[in-house]
Amino acid sequence: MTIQIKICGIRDEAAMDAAAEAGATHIGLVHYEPSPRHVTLDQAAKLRMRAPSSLEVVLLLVNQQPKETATAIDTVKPDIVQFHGLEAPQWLQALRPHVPCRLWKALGLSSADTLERAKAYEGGADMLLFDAPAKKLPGGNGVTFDHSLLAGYDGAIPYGLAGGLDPDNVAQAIRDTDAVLVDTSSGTESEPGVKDLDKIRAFCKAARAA
Ligand SMILES: O=C(O)c1ccccc1N[C@@H]1O[C@H](COP(=O)(O)O)[C@@H](O)[C@H]1O
Repeated sequence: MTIQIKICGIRDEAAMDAAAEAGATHIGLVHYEPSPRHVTLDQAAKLRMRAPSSLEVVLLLVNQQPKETATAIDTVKPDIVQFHGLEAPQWLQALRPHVPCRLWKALGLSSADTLERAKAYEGGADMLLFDAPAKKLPGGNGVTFDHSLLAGYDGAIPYGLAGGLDPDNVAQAIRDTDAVLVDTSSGTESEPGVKDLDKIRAFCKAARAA
């Protein structure tokens, strides 16, 4: 299986193009004001329009109300929305028939309980994204978690892996898990919110070679 690669926290075209050229399959646009990677809906829409056709565009939202979610999707027209807050399974199930994009749900993983809770997203989420538990931000903290917990996942929804992945640890993470996608934000930056194009290239190279 070819691993899918998401570079999250993209804020400009240079980083987006570097990701595409390096073989990333997805870019993430974070619409969440407390994040150093926040982009407005207009900025996100412009990047979306200019995205190379090889990239799927993921819009990241955190605990948005239904009206704001609908406005965000209408404005940006992402391929996928990644919900990275406390969004309930019922919320995704109710939304899914009404939106022209796929839905992902991120879950902070610290115990086997979360793996059971994840199953409730069947019918709502097209993919789960297992991340380290929330800290200051709900995600994007550059923190890894115990990947061996994922051996206990027997749900039907495919999962991606996030949390502290970088060019040095991504290959091992791919080998250790059944993730279909790896996702990085902090691990491809020179400082919070500033992408490092060489790290993007190194991350994609390491993930593709794993
Ligand atoms: O990147 C952010 O700023 C962010 C803010 C709020 C929620 C999620 C966020 N990012 C996502 O978090 C994970 C892990 O990021 P990191 O590699 O550990 O920095 C990833 O899915 C990002 O898409």
